[in-house]
Amino acid sequence: MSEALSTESTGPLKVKITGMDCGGCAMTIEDSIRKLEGVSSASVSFTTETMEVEGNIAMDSIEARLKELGYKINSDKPQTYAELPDHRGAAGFARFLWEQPPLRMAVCVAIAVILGIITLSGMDPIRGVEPLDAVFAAAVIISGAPVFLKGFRALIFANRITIDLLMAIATVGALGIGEYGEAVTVILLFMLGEALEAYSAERARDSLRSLMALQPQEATVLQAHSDNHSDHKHSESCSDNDHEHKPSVAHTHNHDDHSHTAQHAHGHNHEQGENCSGHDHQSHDQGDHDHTVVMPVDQVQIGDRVLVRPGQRIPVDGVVIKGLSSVDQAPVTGESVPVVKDIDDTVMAGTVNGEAALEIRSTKVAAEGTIARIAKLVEQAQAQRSPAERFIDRFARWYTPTVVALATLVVLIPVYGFGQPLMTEGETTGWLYRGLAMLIIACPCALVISIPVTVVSGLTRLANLGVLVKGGAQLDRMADISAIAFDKTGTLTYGKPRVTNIRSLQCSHDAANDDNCSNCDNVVAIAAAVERSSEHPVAHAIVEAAHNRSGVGHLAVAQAVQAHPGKGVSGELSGDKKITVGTGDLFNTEMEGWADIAPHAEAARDKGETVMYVSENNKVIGYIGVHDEIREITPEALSQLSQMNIRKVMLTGDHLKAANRVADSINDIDEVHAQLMPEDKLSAIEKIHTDHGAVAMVGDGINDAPALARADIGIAMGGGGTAQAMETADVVLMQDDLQDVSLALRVARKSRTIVKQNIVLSLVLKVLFLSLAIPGIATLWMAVLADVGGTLIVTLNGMRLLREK
Ligand SMILES: Nc1ncnc2c1ncn2[C@@H]1O[C@H](COP(=O)(O)OP(=O)(O)OP(=O)(O)O)[C@@H](O)[C@H]1O
Ligand SMILES: [Zn+2]
Repeated sequence: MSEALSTESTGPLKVKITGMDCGGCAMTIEDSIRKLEGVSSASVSFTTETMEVEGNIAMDSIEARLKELGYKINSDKPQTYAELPDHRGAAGFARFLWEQPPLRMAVCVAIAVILGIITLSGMDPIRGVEPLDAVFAAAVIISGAPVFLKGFRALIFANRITIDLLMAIATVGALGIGEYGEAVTVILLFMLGEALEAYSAERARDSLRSLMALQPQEATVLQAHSDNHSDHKHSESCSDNDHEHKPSVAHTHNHDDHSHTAQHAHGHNHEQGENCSGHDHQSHDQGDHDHTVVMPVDQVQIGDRVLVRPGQRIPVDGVVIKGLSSVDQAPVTGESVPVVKDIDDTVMAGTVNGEAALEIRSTKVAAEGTIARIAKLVEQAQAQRSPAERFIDRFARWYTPTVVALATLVVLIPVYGFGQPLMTEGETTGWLYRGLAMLIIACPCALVISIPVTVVSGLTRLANLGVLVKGGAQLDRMADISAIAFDKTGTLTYGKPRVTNIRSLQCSHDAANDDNCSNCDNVVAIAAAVERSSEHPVAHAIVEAAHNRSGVGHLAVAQAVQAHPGKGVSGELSGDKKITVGTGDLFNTEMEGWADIAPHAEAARDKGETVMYVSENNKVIGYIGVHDEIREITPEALSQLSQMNIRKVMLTGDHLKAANRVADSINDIDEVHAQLMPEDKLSAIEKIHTDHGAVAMVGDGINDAPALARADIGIAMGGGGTAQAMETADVVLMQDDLQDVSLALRVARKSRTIVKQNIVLSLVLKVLFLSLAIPGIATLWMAVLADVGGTLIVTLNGMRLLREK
């Protein structure tokens, strides 16, 4: 098929599947969907219950195949995330069992069986049938029916011998050879094991749901009456001027001669059945008249003004335009201390407003807001399989048929080759029985679940703590990290430099920071004129300093501004003055004024300032020194990494002196690379990689994006969750807390250890029971207990990560 013909194929189809209860189901679906015509790849995630299908295929055929296999497409809107079933603890597990019809049935059957044992044991056979055996057989049929059905469906429609089928054969076989009690035990324990697996996946999904539940469903939007309201005589009576408008209610609010409908972009209507009078115009700023309209959050547009009352959850990402209040960001970023939000500060949807009302201007529609992005990232992360996981999946695909073949041989060879008994005779266990036991041992459940349950628990826990990891592969790679490169500005430091020193060449005073020097005022004013067009943090500092100098009046705006990345900026002022601001690299030491200013600049640098020279028409006229404070947490965070034997490297575009100064006061930096251009940072990363092995890079995404991408693990300081940093990095630190770097590494290492433990444990159990089954020592119920027990231990072991601190 030529590429050109497949015009219908678009991006991968995403499907939500319900009805899976173990990792094996995911594999069956995957294999079977892959066999459909036109499908080029299919990947099913058991934990997220999602499937991605690529190729030229209609949704209908996928749905039909899923139905044949006994699964359903879940078309519920994600909105249902809002209702939160609590699945924590033993009670949560019980509730979970009760929610699924097959499991509920199994629970009932189990109770019936226990009652049966109590009441019927020792009863005489009725017409040759032990009453208890009859109960057992019925129990197997009733509770096992869904399992048997699933097994046969997979055999027919996916040509796969699944665990369900093996269990069906083993239990029916056990019934056949008269082992009724064992048959019941096997099927009920097996279902318990499956329930455990499904439960652990459900727990992982809960974390996603609780994230989505942070997203408020409604927002209170403020809408101004566009025409001059002062003209209106409000004759109606109204308790306050917040009219709560419900979108669905008919428009009953009529002002004298004009209809308001036209002004309401969202087609809502005033719900003013009551009488409104005396709109309290005094309480409005400049007499503007706002209506509050409660609307579904997905109808809030960018630029809308949203009112957030005290204690309310902020509905959309935005910028504060009115009010001052502290906001609790813990639900979204894990940051425990509330943050004060003032005008122009950004706020995130899902965070909780504190003591005062805030008016915000929406900057993102809900579907693209922080929460939606985080949820998407977490879901994608959970759905992704790590290489180790893929390996285990492949292993399981091979392991099960092999053991089944072995089981067949174990029955056939001794019986037909050596005249051994098929059925149990006295002390000798029949070979059929041994074969059936092996079928149960062929179940790879514990093995298949051992990695995902661990990885997903790790990812989930980290996400709760404000560390977003893009997937299992990244989590795994993080365990290998032996060196970490830190960007200086904005990572080790706050990235909010302040001007601490201004000096003009013609300056007579010798103390820096003299506010009353007109020559110095002039230097900073000229510099600010060019820096106004720059986005660099240093530029902001210079512009702010200019505004703060009493002698600087209105700032000019330079023309033809040109950025020199990693060096500075230049531009033209009033047509004939060429202005340059930046590091020494932009200047030539022969330049007029250089020799005079250089010693002063050097002295400033020795104090740890970052020095930028200012020149006008090829004449150095002064310099500006800025200082960027080291984050309070930096030393502690780095010493944690030292304890983990991690090499710490600083990368910066700043001057070596300033860099060393910072490194000295942090103490734990092993290596400093300064005066780097963005592309130098990339080669520095490569060098660290060759010298010291796997390297992570921590940066803010500003002028270090290539390095972040090149590092084995790119860790972005997410801050308010900037889209760009979130996309390029492997890990996003939602709360800019450097201690989260060591947290992430710790969880990664621990998860690696647990994965190893789990794999070893499940393999050892299998080998052990295989070697006990062949000589006829292991019974059916022991075999299934080993499998379920293994699944339980492996699951609990993995879920330990959910409590990691
Ligand atoms: N717009 C600018 N105006 C003045 N100087 C600038 C400007 N941009 C960069 N510089 C100078 O170039 C140096 C290097 O800049 P760069 O952006 O590469 O790194 P940095 O700000 O020091 O941060 P990092 O530590 O992240 O590398 C800065 O320290 C500053 O002195
Ligand atoms: Zn001065």
